[in-house]
Amino acid sequence: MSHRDSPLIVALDYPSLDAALCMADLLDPRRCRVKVGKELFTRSGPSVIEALHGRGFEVFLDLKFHDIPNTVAGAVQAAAEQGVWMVNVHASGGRRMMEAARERLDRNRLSTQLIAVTVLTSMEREDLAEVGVGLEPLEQVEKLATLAQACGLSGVVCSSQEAEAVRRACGEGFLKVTPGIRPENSASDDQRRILTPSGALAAGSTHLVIGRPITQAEDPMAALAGIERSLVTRPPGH
Ligand SMILES: O=C(O)c1cc(=O)[nH]c(=O)n1[C@@H]1O[C@H](COP(=O)(O)O)[C@@H](O)[C@H]1O
Repeated sequence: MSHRDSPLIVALDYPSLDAALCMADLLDPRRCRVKVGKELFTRSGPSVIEALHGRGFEVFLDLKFHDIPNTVAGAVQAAAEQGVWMVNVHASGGRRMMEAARERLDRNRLSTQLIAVTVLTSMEREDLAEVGVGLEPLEQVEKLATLAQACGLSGVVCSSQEAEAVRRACGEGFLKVTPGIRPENSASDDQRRILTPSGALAAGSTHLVIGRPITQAEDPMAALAGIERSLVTRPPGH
C-alpha cells in the first residue's frame, strides 16, 4: 500500500522539529501521511515541511485559517506554495472567505487539497450553545459541509460520527477527514465525538487523523500496523 491509498494521517503534535522528526523517522511514508499542526509549525516554521517532504511524506498543514478573505487566501497560497498535500480553513469563516481561498489556489494553478473544519471533535451540543450555535453538532456539520462544497472545497474535517451524513449530503468524492479516532480500549483524552478506525471507515470517512494512539504508543509503527489490520478485518456488521 502506498500513502496514496492509505487513509491514515498521523498527527505530529510536538513542541520541536527534532521531536517531530524522531517520530517521523519511526514511520513509513509509504503507509501514512503526516499532519503538522499549530504548535509544531509555530515553533519550527516551514523547515519542518521541507524535512518531511525530504523523507518522502505527504503533509497535511493543519493551521485552520480563520480571518478576512484576503488574509486567508494569502495564507492558503503560502501553504500551497510549500508543496503541502492538504491545507484547511474554518468553515465558520463563511462563504466569502472560503471562495477567496479556492479562487486564489485556482488562479495560481495550485493543486493542494483545500478542506474546511466544521465542528471540532472536542465539542458537544453544550459547547456549541455557549458560542451561540443552537444546533446539534450533526446538523451544524451538515450545514457547514454543504456550504464548503458550494464554495468549491474538496472536503471537510468532521468527526466520524457525522461522516455518513456528510456522505449523504455531499457525495462519495467529497473528502471526510476525521480526527477523534480511538482504537478499542484507548483513552479518549480531550476528544468527545469519537469512533474506532474501522467504525470510522465504515461510516464513510475517507481519511483518519490519528495522533496520540500512535505517537504515544511504545512502538508507534506497531500501533499503526495494528490499526491497518483492524481496517482489513472489520468487525461484523461494518
Ligand atoms: O483539523 C484537525 O486535524 C482536527 C480537527 C478536529 O475537529 N479535531 C481534532 O482533533 N483535530 C486534530 O486532530 C489531531 C487529533 O489528535 P489525537 O487526539 O491525539 O488523535 C490533533 O492534531 C487535532 O489538532
